[in-house]
Amino acid sequence: MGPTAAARALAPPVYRVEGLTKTYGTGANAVQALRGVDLVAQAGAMIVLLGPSGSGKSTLLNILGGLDHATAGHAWFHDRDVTAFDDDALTEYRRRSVGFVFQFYNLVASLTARENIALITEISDHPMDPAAALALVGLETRLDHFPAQLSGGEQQRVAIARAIAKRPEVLLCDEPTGALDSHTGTRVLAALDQVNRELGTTVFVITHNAVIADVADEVLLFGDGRITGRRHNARRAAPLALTW
Ligand SMILES: Nc1ncnc2c1ncn2[C@@H]1O[C@H](COP(=O)(O)OP(=O)(O)OP(=O)(O)O)[C@@H](O)[C@H]1O
Repeated sequence: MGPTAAARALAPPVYRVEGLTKTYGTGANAVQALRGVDLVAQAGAMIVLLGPSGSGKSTLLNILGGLDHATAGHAWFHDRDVTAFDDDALTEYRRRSVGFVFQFYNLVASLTARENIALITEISDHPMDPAAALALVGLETRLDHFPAQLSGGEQQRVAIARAIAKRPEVLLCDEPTGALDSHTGTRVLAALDQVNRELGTTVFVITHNAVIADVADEVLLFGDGRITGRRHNARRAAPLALTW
């Protein structure tokens, strides 16, 4: 089981972000994607980012995940400033510490669910068994199915299993439900909820699916490159109960 809410509150933060700014382009073409973001993410928290298109949500996740560089400000992962990492440190950090889930699943069509995950676990230090990772997202009966034999929601759950099988400390999910209807999207969010509760992985998720707000520990509202509101769920809702 993951840490309780009380244990999480005492845990040191996994991220501390101060004055994070991102400007794309220069001069008349400059776009201010982030205008000074501050946040603290407790280890083991489920954090949801909500806000209109273009408000900076993806930019923040990309910088936290070491996929993009900040223009100014800091993002500490424990005591190390990700914004100061060189390319080698970024590669190492992404490989060891961060799992990514995107809108599109990017599974290898010629490999089964289990084999897609084994691709990652073969190059990890302390991986989960691919079958255990798939069981965690409710796909224990789909181990030997190919992506084309799985629904969109099932494929996304394979992508989640792949992302967590290397046991990353954080899981960054950019619109994982974007291509799915709301019922299927809710199942995908239930898989993320399960991962967060069982493994204690710190999860950030961008989604427009309404059920997420109750499942999260914290909801961050974005507007025009800033966090414009925060809601903390002191008593997080019970796990999303589902038959997969
Ligand atoms: N590589 C880039 N070059 C130039 N501008 C960019 C780039 N990436 C993002 N932007 C701009 O930065 C702003 C923030 O974009 P971002 O993708 O972070 O928003 P978002 O809140 O995730 O939006 P969405 O919900 O549509 O994905 C937008 O105005 C976007 O057009």
